[in-house]
Amino acid sequence: MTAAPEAIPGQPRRPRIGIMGGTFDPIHHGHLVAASEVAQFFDLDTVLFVPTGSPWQKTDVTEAEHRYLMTVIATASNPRFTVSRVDIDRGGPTYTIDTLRDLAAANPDADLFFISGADAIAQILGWKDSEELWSLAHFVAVSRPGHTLAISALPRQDVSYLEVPALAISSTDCRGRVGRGFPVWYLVPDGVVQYITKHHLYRSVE
Ligand SMILES: Nc1ncnc2c1ncn2[C@@H]1O[C@H](COP(=O)(O)OP(=O)(O)OP(=O)(O)O)[C@@H](O)[C@H]1O
Ligand SMILES: O=C(O)c1ccc[n+]([C@@H]2O[C@H](COP(=O)([O-])O)[C@@H](O)[C@H]2O)c1
Repeated sequence: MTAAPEAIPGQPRRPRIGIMGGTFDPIHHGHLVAASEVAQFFDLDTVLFVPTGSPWQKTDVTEAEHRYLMTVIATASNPRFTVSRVDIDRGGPTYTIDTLRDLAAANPDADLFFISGADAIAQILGWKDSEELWSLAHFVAVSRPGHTLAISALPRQDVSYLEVPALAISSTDCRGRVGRGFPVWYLVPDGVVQYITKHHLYRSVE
C-alpha cells in the first residue's frame, strides 16, 4: 500500500476531495462502500460521485439523467457525499483527464483523490492522456471480488491500494436481474430500486 500525500508540517491542511467516477448504470452498494472506505482511510472531507456523460468504452448505456438521478438518490443521506454533473454537462465522450482538469480548476486549493476499482485501474494506461493523470490526482485502487489488481506498471508513488469489504455486485448483474424479473433489493439502495421500477429501467435486458 503506497502512502497518500501527507500535509506539510506548519502549513494549513488542504481540503481533500475524493472523486468516484463511474457509469452508475445503476449505482450499487459496491460503489458506496468503496467511496465510504476511501473517505475514512484517507480522511477525505467530501466524495464527489461523477456519473459519466458518454463512456466511450461502453455501449447501450442508460440515459445520463436517469443515472445522475439514481446517483443523487443513493448518496443523499450521506453528508460527505455529493454528485457532480461535470462529465454530463461537458458533452462528448467522457475522459477522466477532462474530469480532473475541470475539478482541479474548480478546487485549486484541494488535493484530489480519484477512486477506482481494481478492474478499472488496471485499464488506466489505455485512458486518454494517461501520462498526465498522475499530476492531477492521487489514485486509490480498491479491491473488487473477481479482479486481481495489477498495478506493477503504474507509478507507485501516485497509486494507493485499499482492501475494502468484498461486495460481489456489478451494475451488469443488477441490470440482468431486473431484466429476468429477479429482485435487486439490498444490492442497490431502496430508493434506487423504486426509481428503477417507476421508470421501467432495464426491463428489456436479458
Ligand atoms: N463491487 C465493487 N467493488 C469495488 N469497486 C467497484 C465495485 N463495483 C464497481 N466498482 C468500481 O466503481 C467504479 C465505477 O464502476 P461502474 O459504474 O462501471 O460499475 P460496474 O459495476 O463495474 O458496471 P458494469 O457492470 O456496467 O461495468 C469503477 O472504478 C469500478 O471498478
Ligand atoms: O479517460 C478515459 O479514457 C477513461 C476510459 C474508461 C473509463 N474512464 C473512467 O473510469 C471511471 C469508471 O468508468 P466505467 O466505464 O468503468 O464506469 C469513470 O470515471 C470513467 O470516466 C476513463
